[in-house]
Amino acid sequence: MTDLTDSTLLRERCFVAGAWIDADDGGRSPVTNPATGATITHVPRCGAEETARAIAAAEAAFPGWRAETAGRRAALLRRWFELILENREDLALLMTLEQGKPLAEARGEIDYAASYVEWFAEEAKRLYGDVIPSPLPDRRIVVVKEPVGVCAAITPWNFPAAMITRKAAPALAAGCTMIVKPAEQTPLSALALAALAERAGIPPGVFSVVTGSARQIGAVLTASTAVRKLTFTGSTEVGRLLIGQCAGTVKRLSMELGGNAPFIVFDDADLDAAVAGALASKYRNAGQTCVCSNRFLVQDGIYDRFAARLSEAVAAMTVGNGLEDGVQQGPLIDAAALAKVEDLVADATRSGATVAVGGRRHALGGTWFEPTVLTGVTASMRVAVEEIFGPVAPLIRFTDEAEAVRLANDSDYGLAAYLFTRDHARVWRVGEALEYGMVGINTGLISTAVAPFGGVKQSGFGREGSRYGIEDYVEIKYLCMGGL
Ligand SMILES: NC(=O)C1=CN([C@@H]2O[C@H](COP(=O)(O)OP(=O)(O)OC[C@H]3O[C@@H](n4cnc5c(N)ncnc54)[C@H](OP(=O)(O)O)[C@@H]3O)[C@@H](O)[C@H]2O)C=CC1
Ligand SMILES: O=C(O)CCCC(=O)O
Repeated sequence: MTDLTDSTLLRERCFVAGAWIDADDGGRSPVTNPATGATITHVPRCGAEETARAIAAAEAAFPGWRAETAGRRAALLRRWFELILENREDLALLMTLEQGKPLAEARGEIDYAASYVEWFAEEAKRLYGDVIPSPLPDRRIVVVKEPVGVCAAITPWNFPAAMITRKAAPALAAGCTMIVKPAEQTPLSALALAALAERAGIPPGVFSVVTGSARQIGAVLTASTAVRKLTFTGSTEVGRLLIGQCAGTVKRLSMELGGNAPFIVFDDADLDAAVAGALASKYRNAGQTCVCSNRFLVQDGIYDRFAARLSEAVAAMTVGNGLEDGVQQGPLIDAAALAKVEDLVADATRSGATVAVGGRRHALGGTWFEPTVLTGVTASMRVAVEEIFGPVAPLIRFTDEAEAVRLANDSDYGLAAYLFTRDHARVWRVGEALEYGMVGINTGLISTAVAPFGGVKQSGFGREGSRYGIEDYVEIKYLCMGGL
């Protein structure tokens, strides 16, 4: 880890109540580099007691933080944003080491993570209320927005920095305090962000990071009456469990869960743009993104040309350790992820799909899987139904627009969808018919801090980013002013 310019960004303790702590019982968990299998370091394996203290600190810090002016909160967030960018290289290096994504993508994620902090530092100053025309002459009806209170965030390993800032920045901007439990695989990015939040002057208890047992920490966060909101990004399975656990205390919830994004290519699409969009959407982060295209619906007339061009581009991708120059795809996060991807490809080929390119574990060994294109896939194969979370593009053939829309909507998920066509009327028809929270039209990249990110159906609820994102962290209070 000597490669870090600022070695103090490698934190091996949790950040609770403004202090860097070990687990009460001294327990520690290893953090592993998925590219080498080597242990990078260890972090505390905290449980119920440490989590309870983080909640108490967040509760104690809340009155002071909400009482700060929006301008003051904005200034502190702005400083956090600047520090994230000033330490971009170190943060990206830590991310590649613990997560495996190529360094260029890790740098991109740090910029993306910082952009949420910048955006919500600005939005902090625009949390307007409302005055509603009164039906009675002696009354005034006023609406104010107040912070929800203490918030908890449980975040995944695929975007170890951005999934934290897009929750923490709107929460802090609105005047809430927050406790984050990062994924077991990627605590170092979270702890480095906490170190920079401390450096920015964000007061003790306002932002804490607790690493350790998901089950124990989650149980305390969800059962606590002091925690007023839980925001989660991760699998639908765990999301469902957490929704159930929060029922007892009737918490506010934001759930950003799994996806099964259709990528629809119509006969009249610009083939170059569709292939470029497919590469960007499918192979980003080795396919480990909830908005990655999961199934390609390709119309008869363009199917063979699209398959050939995509396969050619995919065959040319450079796979390797994300720290090496020019690498476009790193390893999968762990052995379980590799086994799942391998199983889905095997199931598809057994059911009649053909491997156009890739299809196997990579010769590098470890948890690398070859960038893959499958042709002859049908909508009922598991690879088209389940979230792949790997670098596999299954190509399904369709005949007309109605069939494309039917296939696209035939899913329990509803996060992102993509469509490629030159027909403007079809853009509107299909864009409106898709039961998804986000639709990319002639583009494979939709993520930006200024747009609302989120899904429908079993992909969850709530929106992150944009001017809507801060609304998830405020309560609306109605003041009825009588006696005038
Ligand atoms: N929507 C998305 O962005 C993501 C989707 N996924 C999907 O989920 C699949 C499995 O990935 P996985 O990492 O297991 O995702 P999980 O949903 O299990 O993990 C996401 C977060 O939830 C935490 N968590 C897990 N179980 C509990 C629990 N009982 N109580 C509280 N917190 C809990 C994890 O902690 P810990 O790491 O300590 O277990 C992690 O911080 C992927 O293959 C993919 O299909 C995964 C990640 C992100
Ligand atoms: O997989 C996720 O949940 C992270 C989405 C990354 C993005 O914002 O594009």
